[in-house]
Amino acid sequence: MSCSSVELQQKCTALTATWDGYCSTPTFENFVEFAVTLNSFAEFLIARGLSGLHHLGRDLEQVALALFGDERSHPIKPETMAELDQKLKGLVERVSDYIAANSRPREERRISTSPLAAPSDLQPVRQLWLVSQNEESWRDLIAQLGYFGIEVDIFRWDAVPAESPSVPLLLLDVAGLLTSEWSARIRTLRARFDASNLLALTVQTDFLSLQTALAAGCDYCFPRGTSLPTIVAKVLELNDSEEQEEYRVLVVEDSITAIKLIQRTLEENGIQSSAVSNPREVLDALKRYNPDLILMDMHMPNCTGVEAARVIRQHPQFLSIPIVYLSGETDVGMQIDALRLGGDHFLTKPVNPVWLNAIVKTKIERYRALRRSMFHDSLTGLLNHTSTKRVLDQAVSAAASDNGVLSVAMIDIDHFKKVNDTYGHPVGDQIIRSLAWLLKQRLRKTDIVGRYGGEEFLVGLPGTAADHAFEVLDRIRRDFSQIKHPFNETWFNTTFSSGIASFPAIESSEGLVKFADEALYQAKRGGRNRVMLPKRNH
Ligand SMILES: Nc1nc2c(ncn2[C@@H]2O[C@H](COP(=O)(O)OP(=O)(O)OP(=O)(O)O)[C@@H](O)[C@H]2O)c(=O)[nH]1
Repeated sequence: MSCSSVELQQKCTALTATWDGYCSTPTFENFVEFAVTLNSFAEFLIARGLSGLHHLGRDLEQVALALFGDERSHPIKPETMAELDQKLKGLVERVSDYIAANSRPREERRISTSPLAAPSDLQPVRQLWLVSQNEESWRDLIAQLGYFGIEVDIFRWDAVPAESPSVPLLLLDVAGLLTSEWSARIRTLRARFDASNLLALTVQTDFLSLQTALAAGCDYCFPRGTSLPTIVAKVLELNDSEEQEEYRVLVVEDSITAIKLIQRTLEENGIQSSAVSNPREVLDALKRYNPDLILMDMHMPNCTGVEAARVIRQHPQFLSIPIVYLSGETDVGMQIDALRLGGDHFLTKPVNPVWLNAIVKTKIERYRALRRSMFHDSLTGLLNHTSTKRVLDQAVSAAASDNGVLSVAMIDIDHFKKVNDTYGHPVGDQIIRSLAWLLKQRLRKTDIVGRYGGEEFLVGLPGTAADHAFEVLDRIRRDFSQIKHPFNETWFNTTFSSGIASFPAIESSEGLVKFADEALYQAKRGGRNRVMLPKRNH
């Protein structure tokens, strides 16, 4: 993940400005302003992957939230103010150090590269550091990551470079070190690597060791004995830096002042919003704006929030969209009724902005997860069969309207029944996952990658002619055949076969799938572990 220094500096300046505002006029309103900006800053840090800075920001946020109170709690005591000021200065200083360290050219910040890594020439290589006293014991992990296009630089604990280039991920093997030793070293690295995920390896499995590693600043721990595929899976997951679409909220509220206040809070937290003041316009607004959540005033002229929610729930496409009510109402019986009639949460006005942000975000995350599970395959996270077909249809239409090209590849793992029979179904699942990761790692964000059936995948490559598609798929095939899948104390390899068909030689998405499937069976008949590009398809 990347973060522009300008954006980071702006956010940090905004934070200090709201704190200065509170220090000069210590009212409750000014404290709310500061807390909202701080909350938004902490979320910005985590969204940009600035894990180390986020640890500091979150600490400060916890202190500030505990002091929230109400009008009577402000001004806070001078000594508490001094303590908060100190923490804020510490954070600002770290942000400045980070900006200074990252304003140098990227090349200058790179240190060294391990000869063990196997970089891919198909996409930009990603990098991580492994810090260990025993490089040899990680040979297999390094090789596996290499097949997925991830380069590993290895250092002994006493030889970690003094310079801090932007490494997104550090794997820290604590084996052979005393707890006091590794926890101190991790703490030092945490202070240096603000934008990196720190993952501890070979931590003892007891509560205290895990707690110590997390408290020292690790984002994740792999207890001793964690299997290689589990570590690879986590690293790949953290590397998958898919940009999230901004959250979208529809505000249904008759008071223009309330709308302005709510929209301002949402905007400060990076949430887009649109508002309607007449509840009778809500259905049109839902279709036009397609929000992730509705914030619904309870009392509006001509229609209550509950009535509007009931109308919305009559439409199947809006059955699961979260509805959060806003009301001055504190009557618990009434709130429960409102929830029963199609609402998800109740916020009492005046709404605490930090609370509003937290509720909105958690509800949207759940809603998005639900929608993801409808369109994606649960084993691999790839598009499921139905979504793959839909997205391929759209890609073929786009290619037709642009006079473009597009290639489709069907991929099927070879002798998969035998793999399941020999090593067991869970190992078979792991192989399906490895191929899914490899495809995701090696292909562009604009390519289509779907799980089409059990051990069958569909890949769509917009703007790619058949010959180029063949080169891409054949490279992936060779690399997949090199991956060592662990089983007990040994390893085994698997292969896949693939067939390609291309647009415009074949004009419909059904035709492309059919011809790619035929080519796939030619590849199987021809001996497997090959990609077929029949002449008549391009
Ligand atoms: N582990 C696992 N196995 C699956 C999954 N889906 C399908 N399979 C298995 O995949 C195997 C597919 O076998 P076949 O279609 O006979 O083909 P094959 O053994 O791969 O042989 P060729 O395709 O001819 O190389 C079957 O045994 C299925 O049970 C899954 O999600 N997980």
